[in-house]
Amino acid sequence: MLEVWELTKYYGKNLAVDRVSFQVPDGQIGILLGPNGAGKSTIIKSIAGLLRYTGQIRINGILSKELEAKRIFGYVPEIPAMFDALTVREHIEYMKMAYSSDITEEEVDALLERFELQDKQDKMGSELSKGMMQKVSICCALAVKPRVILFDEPMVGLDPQAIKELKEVILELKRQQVTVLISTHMLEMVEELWDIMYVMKKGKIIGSYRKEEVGNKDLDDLFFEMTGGE
Ligand SMILES: Nc1ncnc2c1ncn2[C@@H]1O[C@H](COP(=O)(O)OP(=O)(O)OP(=O)(O)O)[C@@H](O)[C@H]1O
Repeated sequence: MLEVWELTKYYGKNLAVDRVSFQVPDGQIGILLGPNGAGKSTIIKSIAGLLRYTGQIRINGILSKELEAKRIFGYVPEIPAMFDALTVREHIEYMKMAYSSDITEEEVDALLERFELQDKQDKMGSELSKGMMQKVSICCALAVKPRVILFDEPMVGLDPQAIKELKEVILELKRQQVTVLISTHMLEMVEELWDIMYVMKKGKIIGSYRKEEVGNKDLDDLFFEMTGGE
């Protein structure tokens, strides 16, 4: 379970996130949907512990700033950050050690295979394309076997095969009762994935939908109704 309560973030005098509260229940896929600049990344980075903010964030009931909470959550940033001098495989080994993850060598092989990185595993971080970095970053977050995982605009920069694989991975995580939060401005990327959707505009959540309530209604129509077409 991911719980965000009254999250507020200013950058200097600019109010980027304004008293935002929401929850993603265990084993559900939550979406933060909104246009550029709505505040999605700021929320994700706050949950990931990268920003100072006011409000409270809990991961499976534990305050997100606690080490115990950090141990059980994974984060895929919008812009991947690589170590220039580590190979692809070493990035994953590094995460395994840092989080004392019980991921096996066979599971690492399977992850690399899924994201077509098997033959790139000895390449250095500095030699990777942006899409490859994004895939390594996804593998690193999965390698910690998180109970809650955050994806910031995860499909941007990925090729169609990797997008398909990532969607499958996300549905598998859900089946394993992992809680997932995805930020995106592209409704079509998350259509088959979501359970609960929070629509953002100018630093606020302006509405939410639950999959079971929406039924067969067209998502685009609902979204444009709520945002006034922005
Ligand atoms: N490091 C920063 N310093 C100052 N202002 C920032 C910073 N990062 C974001 N902002 C501002 O905070 C607001 C929210 O930005 P944020 O990146 O959270 O939006 P977003 O919904 O993730 O957008 P996008 O879809 O473009 O990634 C914007 O007004 C942005 O200009």
